[in-house]
Amino acid sequence: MRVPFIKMHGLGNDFVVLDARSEALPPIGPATVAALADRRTGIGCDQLILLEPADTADFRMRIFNSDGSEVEACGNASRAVALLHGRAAQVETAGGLIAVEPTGCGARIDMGVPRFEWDALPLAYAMDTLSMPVGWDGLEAPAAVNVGNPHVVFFVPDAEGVPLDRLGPEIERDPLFPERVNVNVAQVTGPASLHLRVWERGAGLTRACGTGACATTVAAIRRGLIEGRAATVHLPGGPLEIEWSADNRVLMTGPAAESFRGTFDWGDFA
Ligand SMILES: N[C@H](CCC[C@H](N)C(=O)O)C(=O)O
Repeated sequence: MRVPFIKMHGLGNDFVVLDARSEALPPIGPATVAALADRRTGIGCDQLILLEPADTADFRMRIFNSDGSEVEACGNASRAVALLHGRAAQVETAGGLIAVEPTGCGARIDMGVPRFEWDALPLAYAMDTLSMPVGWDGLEAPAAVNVGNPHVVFFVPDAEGVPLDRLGPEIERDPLFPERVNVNVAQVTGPASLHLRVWERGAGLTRACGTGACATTVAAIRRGLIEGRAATVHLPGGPLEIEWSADNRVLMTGPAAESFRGTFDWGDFA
């Protein structure tokens, strides 16, 4: 069975998008996702995005990390899908309803209300999530924010100096995080600018993480590390504009692009 796909990215965080809104696809399992995502033998991507019809929104977006895990939110993919859809839409995700609006070269996304309660993150036990009494080999006292998906945020003097390829997987899989966690290392670089690197749950180091930029900006504002309620977050793949609005919603604006389209034989990967 030949299946069409669209390869897209947001600041280099890349996606294989399967659009099943008008024609259903066979069920997707973790093995199928991992095979498609494999950059050596598959099409290759950080996340696989599946669009489906929805009852209570314009459509549903399902998000699968390259390790096959299905997760609740993906900021960069939300912008890519907004561009693909071509007009404003309400999108149902496992992390809740988001609002997407294409702009000239990307999109503006309302990611919804951030959560800070330890059991909403979730954490394995009660803890202050503004400055957690934990540490891993020099990374200390992070903040934790759920923006549909779980993030832990470390503020450091030199983000590039952190061995995130070693500490990321260790923290991602720590028993403190029952659903694992996205690991953010951020450096304040100005009154409204942050430099961010992310070890993504289920995907590893990526060029950009939209939800990571959202979580990090909210954590920086909660900590009083930046002025006002908006920041430019500089990721390896480029900048995102994040605002935590006065009515408690996290808004993300940034680029997205289509790379190419193609088809693959479902039987090769199922
Ligand atoms: N790895 C994330 C999903 C993708 C998030 C990232 N690609 C983004 O743009 O938000 C998670 O497991 O929650």
